[in-house]
Amino acid sequence: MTSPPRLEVQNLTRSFDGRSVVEDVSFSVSAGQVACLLGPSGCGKSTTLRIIAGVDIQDSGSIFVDGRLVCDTVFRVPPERRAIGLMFQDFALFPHLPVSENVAFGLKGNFQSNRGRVCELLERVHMTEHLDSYPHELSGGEQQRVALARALAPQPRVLLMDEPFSGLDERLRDGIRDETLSLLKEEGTAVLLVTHEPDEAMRMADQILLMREGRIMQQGAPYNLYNAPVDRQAAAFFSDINVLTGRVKGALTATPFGDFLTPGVPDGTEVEIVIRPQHLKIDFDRGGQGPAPTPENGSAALARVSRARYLGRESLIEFTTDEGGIALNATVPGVFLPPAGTPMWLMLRRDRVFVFPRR
Ligand SMILES: Nc1ncnc2c1ncn2[C@@H]1O[C@H](COP(=O)(O)OP(=O)(O)OP(=O)(O)O)[C@@H](O)[C@H]1O
Repeated sequence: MTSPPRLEVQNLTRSFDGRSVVEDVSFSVSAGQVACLLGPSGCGKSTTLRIIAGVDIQDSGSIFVDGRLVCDTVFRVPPERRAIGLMFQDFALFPHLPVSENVAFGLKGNFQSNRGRVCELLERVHMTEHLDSYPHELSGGEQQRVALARALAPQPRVLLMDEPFSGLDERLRDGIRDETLSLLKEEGTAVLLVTHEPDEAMRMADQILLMREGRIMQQGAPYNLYNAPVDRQAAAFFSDINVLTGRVKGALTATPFGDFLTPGVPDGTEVEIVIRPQHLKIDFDRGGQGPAPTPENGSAALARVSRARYLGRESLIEFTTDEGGIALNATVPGVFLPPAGTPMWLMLRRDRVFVFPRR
C-alpha cells in the first residue's frame, strides 16, 4: 500500500472583505519533497501558508497531514498539534535566549535531555561554536542556520518556509540555499516554501506551484514549468520573453519566420508566438543572403541591431525585423556587441517556441 502524502491540501478558499484571495487551491507534498509556492506579491501565497499552519482559517477546503485530517470547516487541530514546523523570513529567534536554547525551544523535556539533538543539528548547520552566543551576536546567515535548526529540531512532518532567504545578503544566498536544501533532504521533511523569486524556486523545488490571483495556474517539476508554460504570463514569470502576434488561417499562423502550426485553433483567432531571448539563433548577413530554412529553426528573417549591451555573463542584443518592424531581444553567452544598424539574420528555435491563443 502506498503511504499518503505528508501534506495534502484540498480545494482551499479564503476571502477577505468579500475579495477572494485563495481560490480552490489543491496540491500535495510527499516526504522528502520541496514544493515551492511561487507567484507575484499579493497572489495569496502567505495566506495559503498561514491557513496550513493554523494561524488563519479557510472559508472552505481541507488539510491533511499523513492522511489525517487536521482542518476543515468544522474540525480543527490546534496549530501546535499539527506536526507542522514554521520558518519565517525574519527568523524570529528569541533575543533573550542563547543559540542552544533557541534550538531546544520547541522540544519536550528539559534542555539536558535534548542536548544530543540540539548539538547534532547545530553541528549539521555548522554552528557548534556559537552554542552560547545570542542572536544579536550572529550574522544574518548564521541566524538563518539557527532558525533552520530550531524549525527542524522537533522533527516536523511538514515544514513551512515563508521567504526564508529574502533577508540575506545576495552573495550569501546561493550557498545558504544549497546547504539548506541538503539538510532538508537529509531530514526527509516535506517542505512547502513560499517565494516570489523564480530562480529560487527553480533551484530549490522538486515541484513548483505557480500561483496567480489566488489560483494555482500550473504545477509540476521546474523543467516542465520552464519548458511547457500554460500561458504567456507563466512563460514570462521565468524570464524575459519575445512575443510575435499573428492570425490563424488554415491551422497555420504566418510570420516573417515562416508558418507556425496552430492545430485546433479556429481560423481568425489571434495567437501569440512566444520565445525566450536565449532561443533565438543569430547569423551574419552575407550580401543579403540568409541561411536556408530548416525544420529545427524555420525561416530566417533579416533584422537590424537597435542596441547591444554587455550584462556580464551574457550580451543582450535588441533587434528590429525589416519585415513587420518586430522588436526582438536575443541573448548570447559572453561578449557580443554588434554596432547599431548591423544587419543580421534571426531564426526561432522551433522546439523552444510556445504558441498561445491571445486572451
Ligand atoms: N488579514 C487580512 N485582511 C485583509 N486582507 C488580507 C489579509 N491578509 C492578506 N490579505 C490580502 O490578501 C492578498 C494576498 O496576501 P498574501 O500575503 O497571501 O500574498 P502573498 O502572495 O504572500 O504576497 P507577498 O509575496 O507580498 O507576501 C493581499 O492582497 C493582501 O492584502
